[in-house]
Amino acid sequence: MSAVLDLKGVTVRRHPKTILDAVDWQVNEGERWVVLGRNGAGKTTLLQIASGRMHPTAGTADVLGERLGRVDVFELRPRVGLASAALADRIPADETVRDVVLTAAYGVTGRWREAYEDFDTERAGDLLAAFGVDHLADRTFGTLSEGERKRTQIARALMTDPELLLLDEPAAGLDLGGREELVGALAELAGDPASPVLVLVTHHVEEIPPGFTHLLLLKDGAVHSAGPIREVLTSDNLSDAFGLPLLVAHGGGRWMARAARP
Ligand SMILES: Nc1ncnc2c1ncn2[C@@H]1O[C@H](COP(=O)(O)OP(=O)(O)OP(=O)(O)O)[C@@H](O)[C@H]1O
Repeated sequence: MSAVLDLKGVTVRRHPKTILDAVDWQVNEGERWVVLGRNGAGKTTLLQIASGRMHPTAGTADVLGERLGRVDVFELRPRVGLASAALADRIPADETVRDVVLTAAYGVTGRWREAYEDFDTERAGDLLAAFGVDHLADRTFGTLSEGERKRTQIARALMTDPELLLLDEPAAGLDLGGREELVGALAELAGDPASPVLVLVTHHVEEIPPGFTHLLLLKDGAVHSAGPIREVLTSDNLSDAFGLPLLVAHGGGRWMARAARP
């Protein structure tokens, strides 16, 4: 069986900068990955490649067994769910929450005259319920709190029943309660064998939900370290990748990091 993601020597250059530098990364069925790195490390660019929205300048990227550059990306993209702030900005504020999820079935962000199948409407309802926002289905997206928006976006990203789900900083801007609710929802998703392969980008180890299995640590566009999370998420690796002395702790299925003090 081929890998879900297979990146070899993936390099992205935007003159004069090398944003991704010879990244090798393989993601397999059943894995739940966290991508961690400081601001500007290349995390969002990596997700752009993984979602078929950007091609590498050099190297090869195979997504769901299809080589970028050879595959029709419009056929590939519905197989990959993506939730990001940039995509959320394109959702019209007056769209109902139900339609935000439903329109993903057609790959659009605003409802016009599409006729939806009962099956699609039912699935949208189920996904809203799974993320605890079904009671908001008739509200407009613009009236939601940040936490409710994030959960709606993830429900939307799952609407096409993707084989791979990419989440770019889903907890950014959430208060403590909102973060914990989201972490709980993502832990459930991670624990469900029927879920797609998951890749979660974050800056904060506290946002890693229980059930995530692997970690890719990026530094200056290159892979610092990658592998099973318990092996890679060490004080030494995190300190090196973030450029300051850090102490990492693990307890109750969660991770914590703080500055190491003499
Ligand atoms: N089109 C572009 N042209 C030039 N530089 C770019 C371009 N796109 C991204 N960059 C730069 O590449 C670097 C990596 O960007 P990217 O958004 O992938 O990082 P990130 O790890 O997601 O950052 P953050 O954590 O701040 O969101 C940044 O320094 C960014 O300014």
